Amino acid sequence: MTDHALLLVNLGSPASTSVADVRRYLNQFLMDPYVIDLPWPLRRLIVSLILLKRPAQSAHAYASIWWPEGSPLVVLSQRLQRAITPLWQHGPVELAMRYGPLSIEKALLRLAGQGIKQVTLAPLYPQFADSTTTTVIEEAKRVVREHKLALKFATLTPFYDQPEYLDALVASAQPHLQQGFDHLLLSFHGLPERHLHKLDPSGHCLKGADCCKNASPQVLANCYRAQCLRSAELFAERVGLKPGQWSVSFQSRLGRAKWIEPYTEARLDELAKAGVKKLLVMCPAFVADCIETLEEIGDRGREQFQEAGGEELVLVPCLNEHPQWVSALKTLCERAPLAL
Ligand SMILES: C=CC1=C(C)c2cc3[nH]c(cc4nc(cc5[nH]c(cc1n2)c(C)c5CCC(=O)O)C(CCC(=O)O)=C4C)c(C)c3C=C
Ligand SMILES: [Fe+2]
Ligand SMILES: [Fe+2]
Repeated sequence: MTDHALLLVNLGSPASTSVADVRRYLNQFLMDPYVIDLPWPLRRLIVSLILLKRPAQSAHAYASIWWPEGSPLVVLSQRLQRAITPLWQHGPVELAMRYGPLSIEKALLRLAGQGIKQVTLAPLYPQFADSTTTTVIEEAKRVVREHKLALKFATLTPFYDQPEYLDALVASAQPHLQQGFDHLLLSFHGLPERHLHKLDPSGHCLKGADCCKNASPQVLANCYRAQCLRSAELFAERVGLKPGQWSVSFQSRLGRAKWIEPYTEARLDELAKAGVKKLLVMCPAFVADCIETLEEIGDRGREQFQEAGGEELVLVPCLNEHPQWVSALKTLCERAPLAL
């Protein structure tokens, strides 16, 4: 059978590092109601305020990590697509981005035009959040509805606790773990606390220091923070780390709302002040290196850690195109349930 395509979807980047392209990208991204989940007039106002200064700052940050071939996130995702293509024997493998060029719409129309009957949609996010997984699924639904596409779908579910993902993470981190370190910080992308409360009708989330550790299966299914902690614990268990050798934090806070804690910025200071000299940082919410890992942690985070008294910050690369990740992703996608 060769009429069953795989569609990999990641977040996306601006078309270039120009301030105008970064503004266009940020506007599309932040106006997504799953990202800034406020009523349209308030969202429009807040995004317009963010767009006064942020495009120039972000353009500068993007320029510092941009590769000759383009955005690291996009280039690494294209390499992943190339590596998985020979393993996916059911049909073509396409790549789309939720924001910026390479839209989900163009990819699905291309596949439908080639006579594809079934698509496995793979949002490339290990942990579930409305601002990542849900928005990809909703965008695919919109395209199918508006273009009346006759496609059957399977959808990759969040794989934060799947052995294939965790084993690939261990294999990719092992060379760095073997070099020795004082502490391992697992820094996940943050989320406004509001996003967790919205998906938690039981009122369990953020009610105490251990709420995510004691989450019931129903809460865990929707709680991004609990899924991050679970990924981190399972990873630490696999590599035999003892409590105190590792911790979790959340990065990339934007705006004034309260985001989930502890914040990575605060942890970098605390760890340096506690005498950690060599710090390893992994970012397991991202499967490909991007501005959030390369610039926020690899440049600004390193500088901050050293200014606070630390000596060395080693940024462990994301899974990128690691062969074990490529084959893990193929297995996870083949197991994806029929659903959109
Ligand atoms: C309200 C704002 C944001 C939410 C919520 C959010 C959630 C979220 N994002 C990722 C993954 C990525 N985010 C990236 C960049 C990025 N994220 C935000 C804001 C929110 N993210 C902004 C404004 C930006 C752009 C960069 C900047 O100006 O700081 C990226 C990298 C993109 C790249 O081109 O390299 C990724 C990947 C997750 C996983 C997540 C929720 C859990
Ligand atoms: Fe983000
Ligand atoms: Fe929780």
